[in-house]
Order: sequence, then C-alpha cells, then structure tokens
Amino acid sequence: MAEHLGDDLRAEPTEGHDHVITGIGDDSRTVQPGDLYVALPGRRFHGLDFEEEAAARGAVAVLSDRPSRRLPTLLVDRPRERVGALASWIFGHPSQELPVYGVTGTNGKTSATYLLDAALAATGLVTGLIGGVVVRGPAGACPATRTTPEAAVVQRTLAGFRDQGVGAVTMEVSSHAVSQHRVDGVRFRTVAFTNLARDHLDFHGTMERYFAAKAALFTAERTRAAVVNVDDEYGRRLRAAVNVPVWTHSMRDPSADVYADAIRCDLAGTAFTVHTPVGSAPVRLSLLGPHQVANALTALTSIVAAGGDVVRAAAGLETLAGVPGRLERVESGRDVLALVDYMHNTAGQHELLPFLRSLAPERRLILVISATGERDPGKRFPLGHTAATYADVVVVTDDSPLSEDPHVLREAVAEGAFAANGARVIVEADRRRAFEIAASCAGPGDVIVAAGRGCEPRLVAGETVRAFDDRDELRRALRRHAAARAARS
Ligand SMILES: CC(=O)N[C@H]1[C@@H](OP(=O)(O)OP(=O)(O)OC[C@H]2O[C@@H](n3ccc(=O)[nH]c3=O)[C@H](O)[C@@H]2O)O[C@H](CO)[C@@H](O)[C@@H]1O[C@H](C)C(=O)N[C@@H](C)C(=O)N[C@H](CCC(=O)O)C(=O)O
Ligand SMILES: Nc1ncnc2c1ncn2[C@@H]1O[C@H](COP(=O)(O)OP(=O)(O)OP(=O)(O)O)[C@@H](O)[C@H]1O
Repeated sequence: MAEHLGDDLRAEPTEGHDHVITGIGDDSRTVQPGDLYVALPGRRFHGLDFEEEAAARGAVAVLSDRPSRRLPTLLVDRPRERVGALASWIFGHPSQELPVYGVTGTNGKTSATYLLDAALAATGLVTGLIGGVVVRGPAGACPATRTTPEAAVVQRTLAGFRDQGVGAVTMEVSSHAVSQHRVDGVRFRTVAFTNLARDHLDFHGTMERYFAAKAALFTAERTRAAVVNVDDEYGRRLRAAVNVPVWTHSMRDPSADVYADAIRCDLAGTAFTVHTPVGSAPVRLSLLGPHQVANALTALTSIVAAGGDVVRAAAGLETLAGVPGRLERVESGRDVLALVDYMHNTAGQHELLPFLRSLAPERRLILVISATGERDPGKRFPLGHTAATYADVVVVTDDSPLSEDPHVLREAVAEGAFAANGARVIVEADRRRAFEIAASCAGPGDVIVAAGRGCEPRLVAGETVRAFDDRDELRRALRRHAAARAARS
C-alpha cells in the first residue's frame, strides 16, 4: 500500500528493505532508533548540522531540503510543512481515532485545557492533556517545554495516548504552532477560540497576521466544530468568518449558544449558572477570578458541541483544585493574600486587576512585575503603565532576559509604571530582593501578586540558567520578613 503525502511526495512502506521507518523525530537529541530524522532549517542551525548525532541514535533516513551526507534523504522544498501529515501517517492517524479538543487564543489556553480535561474526566473518559505546563496521560506526566510541541512530537504523543486507551485529548494550540505547521495532521473534534489581544507581535508582526494564524485553525479540514467566545471582538469576527459549525459562548449575551449568569467571584472561588441548548447547571470553581468563567465556558461549550453531558461536565469542573501558577495562592502564615499569576500582557491585567482590587478594597494591592526578553518590545511600557494604574505599589524587576539586556527591559516597564502617576514604583533588578521589598511593604490584609511567570521553574539570562520558582520565593520572602518582624518586636 502506498500513500500520497502531498503533490510531490509518495511514500512506500519499507518493510523487508534495508531501512524500516518506525517513527519520526525532528530533534537529533531525542531521535529514536528507526526514526525518520526531519532536518529542519532554523534560525540558528540547520538540522543537518546534527545528522551524525541523529544517525548515531538510530535514525534510518532523513527528510530535509538538502541531501544528507550520512543517510538516505527524502528531499522536499519546505520540510516543516510535511512533518504533520507524514507523522500522522507513520503513527496511524491517531487523531482520527481519538477525539482531540483544541484550545487557542492569547489568554486562557492553559486554564481552559485544565478545566476541559477535568470535565472530560468527569464524563467517564480516560484523558490526555498536551499543554504549556504539562503533558500528561495515563502513563504519567512530564513538564512541557513549549505550549504546543513540534509536529512529530504531537503525533507521537497522540499515538501513545491512543495506545494507552485514552478516550479524549485536550490540547493547547499556540499561534506559533499553527504558523509552524505543528498541528498539521491533527484532526480536531472541536477547536475553541478564547480571545485575542496584543501579544507575540515579535513573531507575527501585526495583529491581523496574528489573528489570521489563529483563524487558520478553523477550517473543515482541521476541525468538526468551532467554539467561540463572542465577548471578544476577534471572537465575533471569527464567528462571522468560519465555515464550520460554530458554538458561541458569552457572559454578557443571552442569545449565545452557551451563556453564564448569576456570576459570583470572591476569595472562596467562582460560581455561576451555565445555560446551554441541552440544559442548565450550577457551576462552582475553586479557581479565582471572573476570567475563569470565560475559560470554564470554553470547556463546557466544547463538551456540549461534541454532544457531551453538561451536568456531568459542570460537576467535573468543581474537581479541579487549581491551575499551577494561575492566581495560585501562596500560603506563608502571614495575614496577607499572596498570589502568583502568569499575567504578562495588558489584556490579562485589565481582566484580573479590578478583581484583585475588589478582594481588598480597603487595603493595598502590591504587584511585582517584569518583562521577558525576546518578546514584543511594544508590550513593556503598557505592562508597567497598566500595573501602576490599578495597584498601590509596583515593584519592577527582572524576568528571563534571554539574550537581551535586562536593564533595557526593566527600564521600559518602569518607564510605563512611572508614567501612570498612580502607584508608588520601586525598581529592583534582583527578583529575590524584589519579593523581599514587596513582603516588607505588605501590611495585614494587603494583596501581593507576583505577576508574569506563573509556575515557570527557571530564569534564563544569556547562557546562565538558574532555578527560580515564584511560588517558593514569594513564600520564603514573606516568611523571612515575618520572622525578622517577630525578632524585632
Ligand atoms: C521562533 C520559534 O518558534 N523557534 C523554534 C524553532 O527555532 P529555530 O528555527 O531557531 O531552530 P534552531 O534552534 O535553529 O534549530 C534548527 C533545527 O535543528 C534542530 N536541532 C537543534 C539543536 C540540536 O542539538 N539538535 C537538533 O536537532 C532543531 O530541533 C530544529 O529542528 O525551532 C526550534 C526547534 O523546533 C524551536 O525550539 C524554536 O522554539 C523556540 C524555543 C521558541 O522560543 N519558541 C516560542 C516562540 C514558541 O514556539 N512559543 C509558542 C507559544 C507562545 C505562547 O503562547 O506564549 C509555543 O508553542 O511554545
Ligand atoms: N480568559 C482570560 N481572559 C483574560 N486573561 C486571562 C484569561 N485567562 C487567563 N488570563 C490571564 O492570562 C494568564 C495566562 O493564563 P493561561 O495560562 O490560562 O493562558 P495561556 O493562553 O495558556 O497563556 P500563555 O499563552 O501565555 O501560556 C493568566 O495567568 C491570567 O493572568
């Protein structure tokens, strides 16, 4: 049997020949025996730079835009565009057997996929999750290195899930992934769109191109249905543009297919009633903040769109204790509310900061903020400005500058914060010291939020990588400060 993989590539099974291809991989460091090694042209390297390593690990052939000197080569013009379909074929088209629920959008992907995973599990399914924090299934979990893995890894992971008896997969899909063909070859049951706001312009250039990258997911070839948040401006544009069945959800518009009302958000959690064409249900989330209502609607609408049971799904959402690093509470024994969040764009700030203010109307909101290097420079000033518009104290510090000068990043954020003429602004390069300063500013009942990194486990500056988890560091800073205060009194 032969299979057409595109206009100019035709593959024949190789059993009985010298080279038997049993898998596919695009990274020489993780190639497995029997793999077709996809040698991609990159910004820094060409995959063929590592062909010796790939061969030594057992790669039997290469797919590339240049001939390998070491292994038989399938030559194609744009290899990245071939990997998804090819990997899907090699692994027996796992997404055709397995319902895959995709979630895309600027903010809310991780939260919505955790919620969707919990809801699907509550309907009795064994689940798999591919996301920016973790990749996990029945065989275990491993920390994610990216929001969406490369195409070969996506297909290998889906095949593993299928073979382990998974009944539904939830997957975060970044715009980078769409542009880089990482999800080509995935057939989705539904794809959900959460929202679109300024981010990633370093990669996409303009908002229109960013939107187009997301919108490219919503075609009949890729998904059976679209799930769209119509409270978002780009969501409404998407609804008007797509040619697949669309399920809308809203917190404001009762004419949406799925609608939430009776919304209550406080420190105990988030409660609302969901109304769908197949019934209504009360929902109680442990997660904090009104944005989690939108994320829960993304999860519930995806399930309803696929014919699932909304009452069981809603009950499933209640089983989720939290999402790592997303308004995650840090217990320190001190009488302050300390939270860590992944807020790293102004859209997220506008959603969360009014809620955080409302938690302590008489007390102070203290924010620690920073900007990551190698990301859209236009985000930095507004990040500082918005933070200082809402908060009482803003501590501007360093994140992972990667290859950039941390001083430049810090100055841009601080400039925005000072320009707001609102909060008291303190600039401290050392992140650990910034947490100490925040802890020392806090009085009883105040709210401290370490924003921007969530549960990221390390800081990266040039070639230097050091372990740094905001949750541990904030807890330590609060405890140290409490101990020092006790010793003084
Ligand atoms: C801009 C971007 O997406 N770049 C990705 C791209 O890098 P690149 O073109 O520079 O590749 P390269 O490092 O020159 O390497 C070329 C080839 O050699 C291979 N190689 C390289 C080294 C080696 O030892 N062995 C080896 O085989 C690589 O696997 C690659 O195929 O291909 C690399 C390998 O596949 C990716 O690791 C890299 O992602 C980098 C790390 C990255 O930061 N990506 C971010 C922007 C990203 O994708 N983010 C989105 C989500 C963002 C969000 O929503 O917040 C994501 O999905 O994570
Ligand atoms: N529905 C939402 N609307 C606006 N902001 C949100 C929403 N959901 C989450 N956020 C904010 O975005 C941050 C990241 O959330 P989450 O990780 O769920 O989204 P994501 O799309 O996976 O993010 P990223 O692409 O940056 O990894 C949260 O910490 C919160 O500050």
